Amino acid sequence: MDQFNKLIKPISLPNFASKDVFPIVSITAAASIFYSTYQIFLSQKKVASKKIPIPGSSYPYVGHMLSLGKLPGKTVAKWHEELGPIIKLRMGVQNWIMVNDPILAHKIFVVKGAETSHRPQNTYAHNSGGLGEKGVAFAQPDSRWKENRAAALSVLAPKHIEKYIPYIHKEAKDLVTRFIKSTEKEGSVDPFKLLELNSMNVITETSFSKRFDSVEDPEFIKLSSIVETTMIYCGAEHDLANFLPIVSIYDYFFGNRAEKKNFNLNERNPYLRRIVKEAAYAEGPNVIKAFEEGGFKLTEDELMALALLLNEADLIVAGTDTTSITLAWNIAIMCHYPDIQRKVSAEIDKFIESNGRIPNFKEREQLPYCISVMKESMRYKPTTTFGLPHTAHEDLYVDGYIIPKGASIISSMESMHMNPDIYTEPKKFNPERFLNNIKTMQSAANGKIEERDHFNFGWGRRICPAISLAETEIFAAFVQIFSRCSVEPADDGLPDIESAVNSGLTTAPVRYKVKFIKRTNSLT
Ligand code: HEM
Repeated sequence: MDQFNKLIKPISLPNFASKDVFPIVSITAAASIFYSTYQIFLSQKKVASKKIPIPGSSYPYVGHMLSLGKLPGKTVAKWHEELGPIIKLRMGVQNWIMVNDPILAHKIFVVKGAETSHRPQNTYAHNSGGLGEKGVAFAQPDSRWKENRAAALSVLAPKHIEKYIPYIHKEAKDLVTRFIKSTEKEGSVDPFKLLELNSMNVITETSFSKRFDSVEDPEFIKLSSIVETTMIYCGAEHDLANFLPIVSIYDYFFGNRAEKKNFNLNERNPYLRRIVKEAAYAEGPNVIKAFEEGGFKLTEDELMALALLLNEADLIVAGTDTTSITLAWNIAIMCHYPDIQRKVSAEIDKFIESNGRIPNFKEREQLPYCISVMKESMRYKPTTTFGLPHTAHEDLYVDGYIIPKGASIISSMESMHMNPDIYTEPKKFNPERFLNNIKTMQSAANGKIEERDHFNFGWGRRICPAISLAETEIFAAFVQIFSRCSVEPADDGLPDIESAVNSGLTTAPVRYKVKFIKRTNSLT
């Protein structure tokens, strides 16, 4: 009260004594406190004023499961065009909330990150020794997940990735030598398996100091099959019991659970345990050693789960992987644009002329056009169909919509990257759109929403922890290809970039062949 009196004392009001002023000021202060509290209350009011539209084609029990078609990304993009930035699908007993507006997605996944960083239950990852709760990608965000994610973020941080740049560049060099040799021998080449070998080697080299010489190497075939099977088991087809509970009875009686358990216990886990142990004693830096050196005390199972997740680049569905699918799209698109290829090669040549060697990732800013092409290629053909789903931990009120507790919240990647409010003339492949945003994808993804380049790496607390590794790998392969080759159509025509193959989590190009023709004017 004394303080209050001190405050009003200097106010000179000729007609009132300060004791008379006191009640007036008190009432005014109370009114303004009440008003501002009411305004705050109004702005946070838990009222759903807008209904999330539901597309029409839903059936009893299964809901929209049968309506998504062969390319769910395209079907959902069409529904967004008709119904707006947020739509609700019924997938058996689950609700899926699909979002194609990055600003709204940012509000949901980043601003409300504490409530939206859970993952839906996954039958395989969370049962039969699936290790889901022990790693990062499928675990719920509890204290153990925080430690594991911190460990993954630490060993995959840009400063750690720098250590691996020489390996990554060597793998890229070998990749392009294989492309050229296969083209010379066979006339053209299907790049998918060789891209998978490249990504696998980058991961196994950086994680376990281990690499494979060729796609025929029996150990490469074994690991490739382990990650392929794991990802197939994690995919929606093997997760039907979570959508349609009756399927769990079928799984039980037809031995599907036993088959998965057997695979984990007898095939996958012993192999992973062995390479994790070998990595601890291998020469040179690797991620397993970095965990120990960084003071992260992980159990053998946790190391194994992380090792498996760190292999996510290879894991994502059916033997292909996020990084190699990204490169497969890039090569297919570039084959359609010889003029863009020439500009890219000229920019790399200019660097080689003044430095006497090929650029590495740290020098990327000297190649603004190349960086823009890599970003535009990921925008034009996103790697995953729907990223990885998050779930709402409680009822969520955003922009007048209510997202019910337990719903899966999903970014509609294709639709988001073709959103005309964000990208002008989105259907045009136009690298120039990124010339004024060439910062690393890692910093764009973790920066302000207005400055994001694309949304392929997901959101908030669950954002991909390996962006730096992925973009270093993409960069290395890209500069190797276009410093040494031109990519030309095979005799049966250009790669089909209008269609796509839904590989569960990823959207891959239809298998194609191209020619990697050695440039006669190459400076390398
Ligand atoms: C172009 C390449 C890649 C793309 C497009 C990609 C994309 C994604 C996306 C969309 C997510 C989910 C983010 C979210 O939930 O919002 C994710 C998570 C994750 N990614 Fe990647 N990824 C790539 C490469 C990699 C690589 C090379 C690794 C490992 C070495 C990796 C490891 C992980 C892990 C461990 C998670 C789970 C994070 C968590 O749940 O907290 N990714 N990635």
